[in-house]
Amino acid sequence: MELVVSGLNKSFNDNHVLKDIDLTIKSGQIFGYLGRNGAGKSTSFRILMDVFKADSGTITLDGKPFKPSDYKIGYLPEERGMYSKFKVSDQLLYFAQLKGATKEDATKSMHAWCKEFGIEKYLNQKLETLSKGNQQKVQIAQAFINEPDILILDEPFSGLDPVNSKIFQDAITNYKRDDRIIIFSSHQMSYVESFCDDIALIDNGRIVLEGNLDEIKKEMGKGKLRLRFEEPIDLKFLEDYTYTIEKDDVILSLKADETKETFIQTLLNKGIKFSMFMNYLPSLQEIFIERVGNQHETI
Ligand SMILES: Nc1ncnc2c1ncn2[C@@H]1O[C@H](COP(=O)(O)OP(=O)(O)OP(=O)(O)O)[C@@H](O)[C@H]1O
Repeated sequence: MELVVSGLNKSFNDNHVLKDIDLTIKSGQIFGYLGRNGAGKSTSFRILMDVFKADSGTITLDGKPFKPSDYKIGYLPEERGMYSKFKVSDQLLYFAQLKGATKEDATKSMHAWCKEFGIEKYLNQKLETLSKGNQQKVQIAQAFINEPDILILDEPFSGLDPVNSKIFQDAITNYKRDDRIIIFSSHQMSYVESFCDDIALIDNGRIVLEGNLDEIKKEMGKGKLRLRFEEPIDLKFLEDYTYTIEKDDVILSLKADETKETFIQTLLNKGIKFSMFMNYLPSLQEIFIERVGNQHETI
């Protein structure tokens, strides 16, 4: 499957929130939709889910206009949307049946996902009596229930501790299949980095970067090396280079006419001893900061 968003625009009064958004989201992959607070991620999802109408643009699935009601969709909205006063099992069964499951299938699926997320023991409790993290896991189970073909998760990691985040990352990874589309938004780069295939970075309503994460990293690391010297060393010999220091490593940009082999040869000729050198690959956090702003506001 291929979900294609073209030229999407959305304004709230004079606030132009989405500006000519183009995205291609393929099945069989995990697609990370990343951006700072207020960048436009949830608004994009709400348009996908038909909660809001776009002012212009199209959304197609395999070339045909996309109508969410035609597909089995699991959606974890940012505002969550389950009822705190109702019993967990009643709500999960209700959501599963809304997505077209029979009561029997809904019950099976509910038990399977609640077991996966370790929340089976809360099925008979009201949602409001659970801890915040467990409430979050119930909300996540709601999205997975009835095994949707398209899974859309808005900030799924918020409120989860590292152990539960890992359980959930594994669940997303295991859910990946050629006939399923998985999209999630986040501004928590460390969670995204480990299991995302394609990403899009939205900044102030515009897509500023899109593609395969590994390829983006290779491209952005081109012409850069990570070096570690055997012992503390005066870096004066690098004065003609642009470099930064990261803990014990030097991240250095090669000159235009230089290859890593010629650079290393130059070091060897000078008798400089180093314990490690490798092609530099930026972290997603670094890519994010370079493209859309400063660290403090993204974590
Ligand atoms: N219903 C609405 N009415 C008016 N403005 C809205 C509405 N929903 C969103 N906005 C505005 O749209 C912009 C984008 O918001 P959105 O929630 O899409 O961002 P986001 O990337 O999901 O942010 P966050 O990471 O903080 O959840 C913001 O300026 C927000 O105030």
